[in-house]
Amino acid sequence: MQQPKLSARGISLWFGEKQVLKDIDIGFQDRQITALIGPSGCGKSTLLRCFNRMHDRTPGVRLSGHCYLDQEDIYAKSVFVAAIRRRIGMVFQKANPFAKSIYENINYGLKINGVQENQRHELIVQSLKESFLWDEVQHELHKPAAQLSGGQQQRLCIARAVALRPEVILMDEPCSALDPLSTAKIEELIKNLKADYTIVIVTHNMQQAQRIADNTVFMYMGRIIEADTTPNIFNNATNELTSSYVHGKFG
Ligand SMILES: Nc1ncnc2c1ncn2[C@@H]1O[C@H](COP(=O)(O)OP(=O)(O)OP(=O)(O)O)[C@@H](O)[C@H]1O
Repeated sequence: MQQPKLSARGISLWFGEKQVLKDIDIGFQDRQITALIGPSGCGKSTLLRCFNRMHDRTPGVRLSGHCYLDQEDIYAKSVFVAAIRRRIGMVFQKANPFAKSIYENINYGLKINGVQENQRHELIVQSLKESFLWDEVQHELHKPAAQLSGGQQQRLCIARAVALRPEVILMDEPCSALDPLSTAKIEELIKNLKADYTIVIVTHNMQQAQRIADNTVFMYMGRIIEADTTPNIFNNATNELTSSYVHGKFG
């Protein structure tokens, strides 16, 4: 098998005294979509956040083990957090556009990441197209992003991540606040993005995992119980807990 694009090796994490991740070993393949599933509180978001160092500033956090992007240790002393976040983008549960125009929402990230002014316009247009938003907003790019619908705001946040040309996109329940139609659009978009990016998505929606993910990882109480192709996890799980969870016997 190919070397994973992104991996965790022996990751354990504590919030104060409480251990939330327990010796996590997992690899995510390049240009594939992997869903992280498991009951509430099992550590999915915490794991996702390890990959772009979102816990760095949280008081009382202790982390052991390693995370790698290709062969590079994400937590090495020589690594700049901003550089890692440029290569590993993140989209959150609730769309969080800046209080700026649609255009500026994307322009701002490009600017602070040092992208030259003459390259920015092209990247903004392209990322809006890649995020299936261009057709809806091309004539109102200077409208406040807050005036977009929830689904459009989430696509804008994806455009903002994509504009920086990351290698990996982490998504933490990106559709949980959206209606079925907006969810369908985002799912279509995620499947499309797979051609260029490695995607890891936390979801509570079992149908969604089956619709979009190549691979699925089942977590329970801070551990990975099973990781396999999505059809195997849903139809042929080797672990009893996985099978019970995906068939809705507990949640
Ligand atoms: N900043 C924090 N400080 C202390 N405990 C935390 C913090 N963030 C998360 N936790 C705890 O870590 C555990 C794992 O939380 P996490 O959000 O990773 O779970 P999850 O599987 O993503 O849950 P959900 O599906 O409900 O979002 C929970 O018990 C949670 O209360």
